Amino acid sequence: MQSQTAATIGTYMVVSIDVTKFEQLKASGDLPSPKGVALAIIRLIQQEGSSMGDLARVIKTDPAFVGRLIKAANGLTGYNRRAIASVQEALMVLGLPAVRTLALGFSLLSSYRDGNCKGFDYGRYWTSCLVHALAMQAITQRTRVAAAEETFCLGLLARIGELALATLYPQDYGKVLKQTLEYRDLPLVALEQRAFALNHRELTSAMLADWGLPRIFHEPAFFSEAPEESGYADGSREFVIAHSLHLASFIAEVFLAEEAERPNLMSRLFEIGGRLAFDPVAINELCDGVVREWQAWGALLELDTLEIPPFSELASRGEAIAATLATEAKARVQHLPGESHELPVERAPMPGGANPLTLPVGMSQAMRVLIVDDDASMRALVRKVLETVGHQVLEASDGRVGMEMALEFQPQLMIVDWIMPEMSGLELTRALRQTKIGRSIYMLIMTSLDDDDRLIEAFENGVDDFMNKPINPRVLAARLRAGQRVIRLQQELDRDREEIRRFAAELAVSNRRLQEVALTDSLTGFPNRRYAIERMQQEWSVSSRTRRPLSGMVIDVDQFKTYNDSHGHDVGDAVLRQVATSIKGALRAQDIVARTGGDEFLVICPDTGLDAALACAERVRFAVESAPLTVSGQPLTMSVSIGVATRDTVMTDPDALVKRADQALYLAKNKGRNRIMTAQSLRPGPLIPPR
Ligand SMILES: Nc1nc2c(ncn2[C@@H]2O[C@H](COP(=O)(O)OP(=O)(O)OP(=O)(O)O)[C@@H](O)[C@H]2O)c(=O)[nH]1
Repeated sequence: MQSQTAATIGTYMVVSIDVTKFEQLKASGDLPSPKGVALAIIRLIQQEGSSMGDLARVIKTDPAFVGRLIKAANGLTGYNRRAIASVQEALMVLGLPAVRTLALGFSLLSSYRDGNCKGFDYGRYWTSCLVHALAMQAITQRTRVAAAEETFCLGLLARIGELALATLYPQDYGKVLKQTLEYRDLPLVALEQRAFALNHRELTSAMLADWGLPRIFHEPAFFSEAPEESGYADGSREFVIAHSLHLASFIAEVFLAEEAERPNLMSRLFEIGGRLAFDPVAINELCDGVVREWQAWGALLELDTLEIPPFSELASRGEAIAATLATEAKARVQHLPGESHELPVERAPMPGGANPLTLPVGMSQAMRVLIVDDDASMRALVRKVLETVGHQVLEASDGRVGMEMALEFQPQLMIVDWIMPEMSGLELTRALRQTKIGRSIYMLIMTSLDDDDRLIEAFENGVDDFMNKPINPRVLAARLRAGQRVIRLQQELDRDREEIRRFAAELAVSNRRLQEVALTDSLTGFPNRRYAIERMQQEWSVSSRTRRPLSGMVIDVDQFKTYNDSHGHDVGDAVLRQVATSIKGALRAQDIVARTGGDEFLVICPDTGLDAALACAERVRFAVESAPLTVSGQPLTMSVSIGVATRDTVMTDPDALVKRADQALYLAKNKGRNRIMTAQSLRPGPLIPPR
């Protein structure tokens, strides 16, 4: 990165880190960096000519990463697709850049779960990064500004500069964090800059660049805390990414806030979401989804998470608090003779920076109405009529202020004078109709023009109704009622739409559950025969593509009928569960096991030749034999016979492989049970046809 002025924060000038400074930090070897398997994965991806197979093999040496990778891939495929269960498939879905950054992120999480910086809450930091990652994924799944799998990684690492400072200067960074409590008006970056002549924003950006994240990610990451300082063109990719990072970071803040504080943060959340054209309903839905993902991922990564109520509930609570505060403020103002009613009532500050008027009014009769007129006496007249019927009123004295207030406070209805200096009522309407917020506002224009052509022009520009000046209060009240009816219908429509969306989401979840049930054996919790057939077909295709070996084993419990006959069906079931546990414990992470019949199991061993499969089968046989079941205080021993087969040149489909294993099982039973057999020889050379 070049040394250059990037932004001003408060009174502090922030510059992006210069190359030499960063190289020196890197050379110290103290910057957080990936280790072990993650490092091998990153190097392999950078290396020319390395294959997916090589990569999958390295990844499989780290079972924890395998699980996380598969979870990440499943998070992207949506409900309607078959679940991804293998490393190979996960690699295909995620793509190499995402896999590399995921390896990086998870490796840092494992290595820097704890540290020496007192005052830096490592657990909170990582769980917050996780929310950040999941929120980024959810946001970009909607904005489509970049691949969601890559922005997940970006979110996970978007605050890496803070961890870096805590790692580089554990003692002094602890002191800086303490100072943030004393100097509340100074941002953390400013305090960091004073202490270390560098700050977490520049460090984050430099580290992401150094790790090879594209410019489109590491540059906006610098502005994630203050996207408005970036100067990015509205709607550009950089703009959307910087604002998405900001939104994701605020979502993390809401998640980790005190329970009582969360409702107060909702209006700010909606405001930040609004900059990316998300309406409150969409934000609530997005956050609810992130909560679910956060809890699932938290369990996988062993990070603490919290229970958070539905976001629509938090919004309603925030709305109620806001309404109370507004009423109190209004009551206070009414006791101050001669004071204007405008500011304290409409802009009463709320805890957490929330503003009552940015909250959705919902289905109440009262509307939020914005009057835009340069004539103060006209505004006062209209305000009086509106307040008499209980509406909340906002005022703006010209079109530009009207535009800003409309976007900030989102009124349901606007009463706008047609002729105003600078920006006419019609121009204001036209500009508002270009925005998502402005599209749904009911626009009533006041005019003294009595010309049909002009009125037609007004309707064509997006006006909903008009009213002639001078204003007759009774006519105004009647027109308000008409507007209210339309607004209510619109709200009902939105609610129905939201209900349908929620219903579809629930349906997708229950479909997924049903699918899971259909593919799972309830006694052992193993996948069932149907799953095994599908999975064998998939692994067969992978093996055909990669030319890697594929083996299978059929396992059958010996004399199983006698357990049922001598001890009853319940003991028979317990025997099956015990055998299943022993099998699972003896298999390797990549092996796939299914219950395919009463006392029969199938194991698929991807990327495994006959000798390795036989060794694995022997481990299974031994494990079952060594783990008896205790029935009425007596040990009940069990054994299994196992037929093993590997894919060879003669086999044309996966059925042939299973048949071969079945033949071997038959031999094992005939030879006296409790043994492993193969019907193939251990000959060397390729077991599948050459290309
Ligand atoms: N308890 C219990 N029994 C089952 C279940 N499913 C199938 N069975 C019984 O499992 C027995 C399977 O026996 P077989 O495979 O025919 O023979 P075996 O007794 O295992 O003898 P070998 O396979 O020749 O060693 C049958 O008696 C089935 O009724 C189940 O879910 N629970």
